Amino acid sequence: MAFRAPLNQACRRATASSSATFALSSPLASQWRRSNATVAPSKTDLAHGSKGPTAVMFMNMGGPSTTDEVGGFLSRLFADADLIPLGRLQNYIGPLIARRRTPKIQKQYAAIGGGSPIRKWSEHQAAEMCKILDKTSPETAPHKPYVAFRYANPLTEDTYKKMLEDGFGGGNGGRAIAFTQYPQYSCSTTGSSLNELWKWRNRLEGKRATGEVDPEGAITWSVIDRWPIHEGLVEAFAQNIEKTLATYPPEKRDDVILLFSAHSLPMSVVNRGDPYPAEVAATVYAVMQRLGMKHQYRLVWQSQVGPQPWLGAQTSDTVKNLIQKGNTDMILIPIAFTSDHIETLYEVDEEIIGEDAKGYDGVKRAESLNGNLVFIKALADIAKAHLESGSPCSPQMTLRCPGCVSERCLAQKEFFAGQAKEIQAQA
Ligand SMILES: C=CC1=C(C)c2cc3[nH]c(cc4nc(cc5[nH]c(cc1n2)c(C)c5CCC(=O)O)C(CCC(=O)O)=C4C)c(C)c3C=C
Ligand code: FES
Ligand SMILES: [Fe+2]
Repeated sequence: MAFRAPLNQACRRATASSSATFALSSPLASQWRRSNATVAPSKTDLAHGSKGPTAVMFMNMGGPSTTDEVGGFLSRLFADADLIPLGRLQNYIGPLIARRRTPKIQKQYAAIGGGSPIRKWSEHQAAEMCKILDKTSPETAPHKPYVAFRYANPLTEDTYKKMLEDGFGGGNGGRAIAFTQYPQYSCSTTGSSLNELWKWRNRLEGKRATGEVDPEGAITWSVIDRWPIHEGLVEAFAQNIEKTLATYPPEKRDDVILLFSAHSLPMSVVNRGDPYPAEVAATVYAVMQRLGMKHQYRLVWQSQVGPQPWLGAQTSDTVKNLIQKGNTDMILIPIAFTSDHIETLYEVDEEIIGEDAKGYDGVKRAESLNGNLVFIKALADIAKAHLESGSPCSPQMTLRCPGCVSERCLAQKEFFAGQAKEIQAQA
């Protein structure tokens, strides 16, 4: 039940035909061009590739842009059974916990300037990536950027509706990529965003919503589900670390300890077989290799919430422990998120560096990727390779966790893997 070989084979078959090129004569593509002569997003400003336009949806959890949005953000987060399973009482307990936590979390967002910068960075990264992709993949141009957040505006539902308004799907066909902005896959993060996307796809474009158009006129989706060791990602992290290393006096530089810090997972999720810890470790190892393995390093985990056991060692304990032992030069590197957020700006900068390591100037943080051009080029490179692969997702995505009992996961994976047929029909 937990593993579905046919799903995995669907992804493998599609990956195997990765050299297939999209033909001008694709029935869906020509249907798209006919029926969208006036509504396709960037027809007027860009030369149309034979397989364009392509929507690229950046998926992430999002964060409240203002302190007033904290309540809504937390209530959606605690209502998400893929992130925090609370059983049959989810709809009662979730809002209660969210309400109780709101004032504390509002204070944290107030302390970092009044809101999360994740929307600003995601919109910037998506727009800049699409500009690069228009040049490097002209046949799938124009590429139209979208951002879909799981718990904050712009929500997946609203972004999907915007895509329909822009002329993708809704009877017109069209091609879209769901591009996770979590480099490492967790069922609690990317998995949850995909379950949400699949839910809204069914509500807005499923047979029940549209009668006869499913699947012919619906959007053809594919998924970029993980990219933990992409060399551009690794290079961007490595350059930021090197920049911070350069701020230490030369005689101390080689002894600086590198502490890679990632958001932790409850042990119940780790023991279910979630791929995230292994993929985060893969990123860390690749960055260390790029840096020539010249420094001592550890992967540590932060942001535990609630009383149950979480994966350790905890970042704050590790920093305190190292200082106690006399190691006062270290760089904290946020390794599982691509822009600044409350965990970097508040938890690391304010709580760990500002309080736990107060007075120790050798404890520093590497910059987050944010608007880093090496990183944005890497995103474009990942998207181009994905489009060329003709694959609906990575082979890994269709292998469920050994402990997964979620029907949502199963149905979502079947849906996305099943898009292989549509992608190949357009090839
Ligand atoms: C890769 C990143 C993340 C993973 C994995 C992750 C798993 C995870 N998170 C919770 C519970 C909470 N997370 C909260 C905030 C939050 N989580 C991440 C990232 C990951 N979470 C970020 C970047 C943020 C902050 C967003 C921002 O705007 O900056 C919160 C809310 C804050 C709080 O109440 O403390 C909760 C709760 C679980 C249970 C989990 C794995 C199952
Ligand atoms: S929880 Fe991992 S596949 Fe369902
Ligand atoms: Fe989290």
